[in-house]
Amino acid sequence: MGKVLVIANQKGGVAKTTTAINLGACLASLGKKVLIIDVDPQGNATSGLGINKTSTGRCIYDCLINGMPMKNIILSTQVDNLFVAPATIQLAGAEVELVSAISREMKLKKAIAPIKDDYEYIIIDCPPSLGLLTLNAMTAADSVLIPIQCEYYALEGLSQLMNTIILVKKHLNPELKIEGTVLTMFDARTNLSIQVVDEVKARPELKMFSSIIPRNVRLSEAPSHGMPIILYDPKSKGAEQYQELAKEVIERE
Ligand SMILES: Nc1ncnc2c1ncn2[C@@H]1O[C@H](COP(=O)(O)OP(=O)(O)OP(=O)(O)O)[C@@H](O)[C@H]1O
Repeated sequence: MGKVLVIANQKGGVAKTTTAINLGACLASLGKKVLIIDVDPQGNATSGLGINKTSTGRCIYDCLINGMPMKNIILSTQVDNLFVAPATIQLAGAEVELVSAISREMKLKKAIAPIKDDYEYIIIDCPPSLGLLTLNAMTAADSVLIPIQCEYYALEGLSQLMNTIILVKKHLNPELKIEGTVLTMFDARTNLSIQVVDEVKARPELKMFSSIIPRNVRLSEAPSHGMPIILYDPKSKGAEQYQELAKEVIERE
């Protein structure tokens, strides 16, 4: 059975997309068959995997709004075993169009069902909001992986995220679990980073991963080359830690 992981945090710029791309690529490099579903209208997971989001044509919008089978939009990537269901700017309309749809929170779950067992991991990259696209992702998922950036107010908004997870469990997806929390953009030279690690560690319900992603310029350069870090700079600290994270995710099964 494929496992569906949603990368969610309504805070912007905490490394959701960076984590989706690089965790996905590292799982694929460990021999797992992985699909990344881009549910963020910004389409950064799509372009970060080397796909031109202005010319790709079909995208996840067609599955959510027009009922197109997911298999019709899936593309291969430069990494063996790693596939992507792309997003284009067209997806921005879905948030509004879904409002009046029947079973509007269930669209993604229905789209994933026929292909769920074709992959060992399905990773969903969410937009920075708790709107209908994120609700669809949480409804379709087995568990939530939360990236937290090591910065001021890192945990601000977390209670809103946890409340949303509780509501989704109650009304839409009773089996939803917290997969874990990954700390990102860690800078060992600052007390602030160390403080954020301690705060997250002190909350066992967040299930902090022991792999911590360092602030690493190579990670921020890789998407403009359309590559995950294991292709762009496999020896970088960022690549090392995302590989460790992938191993931890597999071990937590
Ligand atoms: N470990 C890191 N070191 C350095 N830069 C990073 C790291 N992780 C992410 N970044 C950079 O930080 C920015 C935000 O990351 P990313 O786009 O992954 O966040 P996001 O949570 O998906 O954003 P959004 O909320 O807009 O969807 C990007 O420019 C990315 O390249």
